[in-house]
Amino acid sequence: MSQVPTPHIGAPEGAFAPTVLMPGDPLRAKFIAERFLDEPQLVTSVRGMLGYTGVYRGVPLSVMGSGMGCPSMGIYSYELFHFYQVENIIRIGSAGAIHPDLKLRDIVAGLAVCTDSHYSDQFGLPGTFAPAASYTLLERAVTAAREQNVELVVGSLLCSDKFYDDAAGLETWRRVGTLAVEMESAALYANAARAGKRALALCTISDRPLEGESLPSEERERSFTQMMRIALEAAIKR
Ligand SMILES: O=P(O)(O)O[C@H]1O[C@H](CO)[C@@H](O)[C@H]1O
Ligand SMILES: O=c1cc[nH]c(=O)[nH]1
Repeated sequence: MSQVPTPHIGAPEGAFAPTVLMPGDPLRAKFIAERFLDEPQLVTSVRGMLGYTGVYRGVPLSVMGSGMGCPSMGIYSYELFHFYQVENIIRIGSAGAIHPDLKLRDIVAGLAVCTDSHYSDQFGLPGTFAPAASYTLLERAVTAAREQNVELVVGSLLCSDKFYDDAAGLETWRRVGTLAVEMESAALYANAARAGKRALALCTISDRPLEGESLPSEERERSFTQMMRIALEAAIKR
């Protein structure tokens, strides 16, 4: 059992709210904290992985970067769930579209996750672990999106260990209806399941790798803001 502060999160006991929003990018965490939270306090910056706690519509809420990939998400979400009493983590990431109907800036929710990651091998299960979202958080996000008149596409994500991939096989994943590729949801869902906690991955489509399209950086903020608002409202629903 690790003590707080943990090796990777330099924050004291009680530094995090029960719900944490987690973008991959720590600077996106800073943006959300400064733009949406009242009285945001920087609670950790170990390795530059910024984490903040503040208040959203009267409810304590935290936001912290996860870094890129399952190993990084695995470390931070484990420490948050097990040592900082965090109950809910909502990832707010970017993703590459696999499904042909998805457009740049669309927002997807990962009901289930297909993966090439071996993160959940550690459980030693006599079969295949199926990473899945918390239905409670998913329902709250779907409701929040509906209230905001924003379409939220719900389905399966591909969580890959590779951004640059010699044999990505995205066309093959397209055949089985996979929505989009990102890199952290499998570890997040596995850690939540093992800890008996809740997790959800929301992603904004930033690329269409099969079509060679990519969202210009100056346009990313607006569509990411839409996803942030869905996550923020979902986080405070009861
Ligand atoms: O925008 P974030 O949340 O980092 O998510 C996606 O972007 C990174 C790759 O560019 C990976 O972390 C991937 O999952
Ligand atoms: O993992 C990712 C994230 C964004 N865009 C991609 O193509 N892949």
